[in-house]
Amino acid sequence: MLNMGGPSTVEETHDFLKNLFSDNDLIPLPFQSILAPYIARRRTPMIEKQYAAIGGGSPILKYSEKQGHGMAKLLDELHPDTAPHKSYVAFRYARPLTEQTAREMKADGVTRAVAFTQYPQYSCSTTGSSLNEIFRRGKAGEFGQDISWSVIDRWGTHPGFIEAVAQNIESALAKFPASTRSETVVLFSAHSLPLSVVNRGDPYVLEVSASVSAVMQRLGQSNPYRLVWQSKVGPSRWMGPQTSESLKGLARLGRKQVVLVPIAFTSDHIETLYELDLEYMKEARELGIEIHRSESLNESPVFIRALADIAAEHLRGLSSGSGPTSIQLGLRCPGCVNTTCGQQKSWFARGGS
Ligand SMILES: C=CC1=C(C)c2cc3[nH]c(cc4nc(cc5[nH]c(cc1n2)c(C)c5CCC(=O)O)C(CCC(=O)O)=C4C)c(C)c3C=C
Ligand code: FES
Ligand SMILES: [Fe+2]
Repeated sequence: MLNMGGPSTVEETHDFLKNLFSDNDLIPLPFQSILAPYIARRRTPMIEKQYAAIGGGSPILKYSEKQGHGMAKLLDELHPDTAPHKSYVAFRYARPLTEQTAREMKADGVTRAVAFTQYPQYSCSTTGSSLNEIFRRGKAGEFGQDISWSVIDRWGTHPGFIEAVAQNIESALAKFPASTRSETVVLFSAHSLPLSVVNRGDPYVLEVSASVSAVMQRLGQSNPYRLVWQSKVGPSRWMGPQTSESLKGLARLGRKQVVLVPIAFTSDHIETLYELDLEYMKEARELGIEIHRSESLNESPVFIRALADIAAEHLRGLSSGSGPTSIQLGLRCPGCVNTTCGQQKSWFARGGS
């Protein structure tokens, strides 16, 4: 179960940020080994406050473990040929880091592994970075010598995922009076990307858009909707419109009812619990908007079943002759100059050898 992770306690915030700013696949910085600790140290107090405000840490590890255990149990029934299944969490920037998970998998004598991204939509800055990390450590033998790999790299339009999101939107819409419910704007909000990444040909914007279209189709086009982008960091230009500006714009246009939907992350994190709930929703209410957020997928049984279905479909595909990765994973971004991406894709296409 690959994801970025988050600090489980406020004290872990600094190390999380240091790991994040040190990731050349996410943020290529000049003199990264010097700049990353510097930026992390400067940013720590502000981000620590945000984690303190949401209950003293990120819940992502707790949810990832629950999702993983639930999925593995269902998978034993859905795909008994490869049972028993066991889930491991590998985070990119927080405990348990990929290196720790590698040690555990090696000690357990794992010989067959599926790298299952927990980002529904593919970006080279998220899933791509996690796969590059597994590739580097896998090539060095950290997972053991006899392990073979396959990859689930994206599932942003899987019907089970779409159903789980749609059900949570329906619950949020139900909080509005029936007489005006259909006028409520469904505002999908995803973490933004720097325009330099979008313009390199990163598939994320396309894939998040596809998720939004699929959810609205499942809802029978019941409401007007937009996709907007949140959480830009630093001075460069990022994909817009920004979520906070969009709420102000909707208020200006006289839209009084909004459901906010986190679409690119499956569990709660500071971006939902702090930025959306404590900042934007408060601002929106001050502008006279009635606003509710659809819940993150967290422990949704519909979602956990979807994860198991996605994994079972992947394993069935392999037994009927599909390769270890999707065809789409093989294509590098037209503007990619990161040689690790190419090596990683070839390595996984050979089953991790
Ligand atoms: C699918 C979602 C995400 C994409 C795409 C993404 C790209 C991206 N992020 C940064 C920089 C930062 N992100 C930070 C935190 C953070 N990012 C995501 C998700 C995506 N990022 C989440 C869910 C979180 C928060 C984790 C939590 O527990 O809440 C941060 C750290 C926080 C801060 O300092 O403000 C940075 C920095 C870049 C540069 C980028 C694309 C290139
Ligand atoms: S940046 Fe997308 S494949 Fe390298
Ligand atoms: Fe981010």
